[in-house]
Amino acid sequence: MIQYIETFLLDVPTIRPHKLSVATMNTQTLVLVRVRCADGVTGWGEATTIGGLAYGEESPDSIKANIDTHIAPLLIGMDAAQPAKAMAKVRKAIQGNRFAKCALETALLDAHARRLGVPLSDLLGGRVRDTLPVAWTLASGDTAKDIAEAEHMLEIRRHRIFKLKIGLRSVDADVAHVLAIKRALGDRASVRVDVNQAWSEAQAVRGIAQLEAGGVDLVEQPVKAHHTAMLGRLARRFDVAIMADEALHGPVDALALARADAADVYAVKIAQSGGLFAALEVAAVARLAGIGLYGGTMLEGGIGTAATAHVCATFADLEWDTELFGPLLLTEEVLREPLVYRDFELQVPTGPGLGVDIDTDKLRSLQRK
Ligand SMILES: O=C(O)C[C@H]1C=CC(=O)O1
Ligand SMILES: [Mn+2]
Repeated sequence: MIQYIETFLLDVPTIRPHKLSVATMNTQTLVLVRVRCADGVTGWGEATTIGGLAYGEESPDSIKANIDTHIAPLLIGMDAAQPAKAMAKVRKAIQGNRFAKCALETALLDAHARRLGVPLSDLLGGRVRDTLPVAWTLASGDTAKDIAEAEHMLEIRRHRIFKLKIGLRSVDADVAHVLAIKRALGDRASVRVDVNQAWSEAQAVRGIAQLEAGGVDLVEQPVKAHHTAMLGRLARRFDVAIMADEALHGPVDALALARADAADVYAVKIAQSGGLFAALEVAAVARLAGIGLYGGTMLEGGIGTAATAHVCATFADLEWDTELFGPLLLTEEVLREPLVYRDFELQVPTGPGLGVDIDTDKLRSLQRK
């Protein structure tokens, strides 16, 4: 039986300012959920988002309040061994709130997989891979610093895929920044950009043409999330892969974007999708429509990152790899044993449930008072 549900906000400084077109992050607020069951089993989930309300319509504070006040009470007393039934009740009673739903579903699945003594990926059909290539985001805002950071990542064999955050400066300044980095790294790395919706169509046409000619491999969400037809025009106009990120809020969007032939690649994010099974549905639509897959992040800590890793481990084709580096952007580790990044890949945890444990002393020390 589901006995207690607790939520925690943890303010964790980042290792350096992380500059996106919508926000500069100096701190990340982790939103964690703990579900305790009457049989003594505990499960964890995460509902971390980016930039307060700058990136999405759920803030850390609203997620916490909505779980505490409206969603947790629906679940108390339900059978903890039936996560799908519990989540069906939540989905019937609660509109929206994808991040909160994802965190609760993750915690219920973590607990149930622990109860069964299997990795969470087994509850999703089982894994086809045990490691995932991981991109790093260069977002210091400074070209020389970004090149030095990329060289360091190549040297220590942690990342050889780099995503650059652009859209804050003029198109020409951004393109010059990206192409200087691409020239410095050459064929040793894949260089991709994320515009986070900042460009108009005219700016996108001008920017993408130059990025494509300069050897950039992928352009993520160049225009506003709701401009589906515009995204499709760009995807058809250019050879370089165009990825949908903010345009994708779950399976219904995945289907609409596929019908509109609007993107070459989908960033699959568990929280943006509204849960782990919803993320699998996004991936299923992509597979059926011939759209490539990429494992995305909301810069979660170890819980959300591990959960996404379990999902991505079930994908037979993961053509565009992942960006599951969230914990590495933070100055403090909240897991007892950190996730293992080795030879450019994340090792998908193999223990029961998510295969990671929260360090409760760390949790208390970082918890917002
Ligand atoms: O993809 C996003 O828009 C959000 C996030 C993912 C990596 C990163 O640096 O920011
Ligand atoms: Mn993005």
